[in-house]
Amino acid sequence: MDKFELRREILRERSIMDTDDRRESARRIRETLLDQPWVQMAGLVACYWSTGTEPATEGLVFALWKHGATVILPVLRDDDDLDWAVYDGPDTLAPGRHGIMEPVDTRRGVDTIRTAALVIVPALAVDPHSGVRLGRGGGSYDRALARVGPNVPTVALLNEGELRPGVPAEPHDQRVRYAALPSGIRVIPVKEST
Ligand SMILES: Nc1nc2c(c(=O)[nH]1)N(C=O)[C@@H](CNc1ccc(C(=O)N[C@@H](CCC(=O)O)C(=O)O)cc1)CN2
Ligand SMILES: Nc1ncnc2c1ncn2[C@@H]1O[C@H](COP(=O)(O)OP(=O)(O)OP(=O)(O)O)[C@@H](O)[C@H]1O
Repeated sequence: MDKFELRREILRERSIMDTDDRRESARRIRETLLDQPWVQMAGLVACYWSTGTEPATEGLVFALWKHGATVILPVLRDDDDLDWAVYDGPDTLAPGRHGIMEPVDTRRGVDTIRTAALVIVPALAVDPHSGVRLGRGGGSYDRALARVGPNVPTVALLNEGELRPGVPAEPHDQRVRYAALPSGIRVIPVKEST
């Protein structure tokens, strides 16, 4: 299955998920993450504001912020690269491209993600063996994750069943080190560069 087909399949599966199941899945993903000491200890967290049928991140962003972390959220640039701005509460967001809510705060630049202690990313699927992530197809996170150091935890948020072998990989694809699922955290085995 190529990237295009897999994207379409997962978007379809997400679209037919029952509202209660979707809410429960997002709640368990959030609890899973917030239970991790390395999440609780991160002072600067790069996260994202969920859209459409993605597992909801509003509660996660709010909890991290309440807990005292500085949370930065992506601002999608015209070239599909990601700028970053600080989340400062629910009233400080406004819709950007694709209708995704973005902080109205000053843009801090594409390199701001380099300073994050934890990077939480959206994905449609992740390969459990390689950590290769399937995104929306803009290559935004391929560029953003390339700026993140090898020791910084990178986590994709997935519904059950979206961690699946056979995600097509291209040379530019960046990997994640963890997947957060409703059933718990999965660690992706570390691989030397291929
Ligand atoms: N929540 C979230 N924020 C994100 C991403 C993401 O995947 N999820 N991105 C990851 O790179 C970047 C935005 N890239 C995107 C690229 C395409 C579409 C898109 O095709 N949207 C559909 C329908 C929206 C929906 O899901 O309902 C569209 O516009 O038709 C969305 C985001 C940065 N911010
Ligand atoms: N460093 C880069 N600079 C410019 N374009 C890039 C870069 N990395 C990837 N791309 C381009 O982005 C396009 C989409 O890549 P891909 O399908 O892997 O996106 P994705 O990871 O699924 O999407 P996203 O990260 O936005 O969720 C490709 O055509 C690729 O050429």
